[in-house]
Amino acid sequence: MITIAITHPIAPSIQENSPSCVLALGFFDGVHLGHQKIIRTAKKIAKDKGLKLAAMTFAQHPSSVIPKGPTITRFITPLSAKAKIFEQLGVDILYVVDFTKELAQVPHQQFVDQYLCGLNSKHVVAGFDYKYGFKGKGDMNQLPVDSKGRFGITTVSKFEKHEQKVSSTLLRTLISTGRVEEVPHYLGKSYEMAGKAEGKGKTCTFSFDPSYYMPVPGHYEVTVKSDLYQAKGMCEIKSIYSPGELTVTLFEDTLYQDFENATLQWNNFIADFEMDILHAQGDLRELEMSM
Ligand SMILES: Cc1cc2nc3c(=O)[nH]c(=O)nc-3n(C[C@H](O)[C@H](O)[C@H](O)COP(=O)(O)O)c2cc1C
Ligand SMILES: Nc1ncnc2c1ncn2[C@@H]1O[C@H](COP(=O)(O)OP(=O)(O)OP(=O)(O)O)[C@@H](O)[C@H]1O
Repeated sequence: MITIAITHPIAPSIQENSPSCVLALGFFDGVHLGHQKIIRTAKKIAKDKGLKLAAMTFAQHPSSVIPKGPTITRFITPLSAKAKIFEQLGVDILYVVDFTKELAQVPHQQFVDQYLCGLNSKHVVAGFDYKYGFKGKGDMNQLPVDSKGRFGITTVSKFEKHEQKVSSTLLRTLISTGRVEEVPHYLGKSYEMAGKAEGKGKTCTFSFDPSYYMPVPGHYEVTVKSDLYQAKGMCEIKSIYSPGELTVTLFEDTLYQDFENATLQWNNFIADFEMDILHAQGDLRELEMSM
């Protein structure tokens, strides 16, 4: 997969060198099951038409420029993690557009002309609620008008689970309320952070991109993973922590070396770690007494 960074106004050299493609549109934070439906739909169309599969995302979340609702500066999948998942899903070209104030003011027709047609899209795939153009005036009803027949359009219907739209917002809510064990229902896997695992024995220091979305402070059962290693442990998120660094206390295993490419997987919130430990120790004491 090649990644092409674009800042408005888009350079003619990028447009001239863009291969014909099927283009999937969105921000795609998390690349959750709804996002995967977009990418898989676009991939099948690209295969049927013999075209490249491209995805367009933004380097910054639109909320950082558009003054409405909360500003999103932490991510379920920071760009490098998002790109890795796109590559695994078979995306050939990833367009990463700077979402600047200038871009936000581009009218919907101009965005279609310069970015969708400009990047040689022969077919565009987006979900039912995708919006584009100044004031979000462009939507999936407007796109056929703005396309002027220059490319095909597929609108993907809402993917729901438990009667609610699978969304990055829903996932952020689950993570920020400690309900990490529910994440796999909507993400398709546990919430994970890519980073580095260092340490010896039972204590592991995990360092990661501080733009990852942090779970609510508390104790969590986590798994430290690398190609050749996997161990469960407890990770406490304090209310004040050094960004991009967490300590994991391994349960049974020990860390015998550093792992440059490791993953911290969030399994579940330990409601009351102290009580759980006392219970566990209490059980052990009872067991010893009975022996
Ligand atoms: C080129 C471009 C310009 C945009 N300008 C705006 C804008 O001015 N105001 C706005 O609310 N959304 C704008 N959007 C849409 C945002 O990307 C985003 O989809 C919208 O804010 C709705 O966010 P939501 O999906 O979280 O509801 C623009 C999108 C693009 C691609
Ligand atoms: N559950 C879903 N079903 C179908 N399409 C979806 C779903 N969620 C997102 N999409 C589509 O995926 C693309 C990426 O959208 P976006 O990045 O805004 O995801 P989102 O989950 O809606 O994010 P947020 O919750 O932050 O608004 C868009 O085309 C959007 O319409």
